[in-house]
Amino acid sequence: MPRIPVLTIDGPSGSGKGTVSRAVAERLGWHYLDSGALYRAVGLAAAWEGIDLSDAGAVAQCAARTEIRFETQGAGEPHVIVNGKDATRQLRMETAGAAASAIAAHPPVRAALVDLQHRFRRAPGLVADGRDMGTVIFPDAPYKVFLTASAEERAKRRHKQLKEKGVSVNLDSLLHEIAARDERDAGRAVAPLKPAEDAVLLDSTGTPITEVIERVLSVLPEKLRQPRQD
Ligand SMILES: Nc1ncnc2c1ncn2[C@@H]1O[C@H](COP(=O)(O)OP(=O)(O)OP(=O)(O)O)[C@@H](O)[C@H]1O
Ligand SMILES: Nc1ccn([C@H]2C[C@H](O)[C@@H](COP(=O)(O)O)O2)c(=O)n1
Repeated sequence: MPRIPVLTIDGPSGSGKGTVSRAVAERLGWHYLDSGALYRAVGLAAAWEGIDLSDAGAVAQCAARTEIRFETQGAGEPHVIVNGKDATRQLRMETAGAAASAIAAHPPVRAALVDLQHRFRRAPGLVADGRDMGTVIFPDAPYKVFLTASAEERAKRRHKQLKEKGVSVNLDSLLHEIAARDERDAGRAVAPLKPAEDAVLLDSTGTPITEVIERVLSVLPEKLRQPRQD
């Protein structure tokens, strides 16, 4: 029996994975996995419990007992409910991204999240965004994209995004944080950020989101791109 199709979109922070993946999933009528939100949620839950984020075993146990739910509430990003609390806003902060990046380097934490990620693979298909979707979690995915953009452009995008949410941050410090996160995510021993050998590489620097979405859709065969009739 043919396996449920998966489109993986990996790439560094701010490359547009989330925005593009959500739009593509909506166009196709497929499910969507924001794997970064899982790592962010575990980092937050561990911090709530006062766990030392460098303690791999304690964070992995926390990952196993943390309940994470995605809730669609109208248009826009789905809300992320962590142990019953709506943590959406907190999870989007750069501090949550840095904590997620730190705990994501622990092999037992990654192992604790594998089954949960596999369970998102449901008919008619899945768009999965993260760092290791095409290399480790869904290596058999038939469609893979690695989305990048220059660090400067990603920092500007994040700056604009946070400003729109009423969060004031310094552009230089954002650029610093993004570069540090890139280095940690790409430099770790387990499931580092890197393109799968069979991924299509897309650089979105200077390219409008609408065009990036079309380029990603063009990786799929024509028959899958047809709007669903049901
Ligand atoms: N091609 C683009 N041109 C301009 N802005 C973009 C583009 N792609 C994404 N953005 C904007 O950049 C910001 C970050 O995008 P997004 O959250 O999708 O990135 P991400 O790769 O998922 O980041 P993270 O890994 O940190 O979750 C958003 O405000 C989004 O609207
Ligand atoms: N598949 C994944 C997804 C995320 N991470 C880690 C590394 C990131 O810096 C952090 C936050 O992810 P984001 O929400 O920015 O996509 O989580 C990972 O290691 N593997």
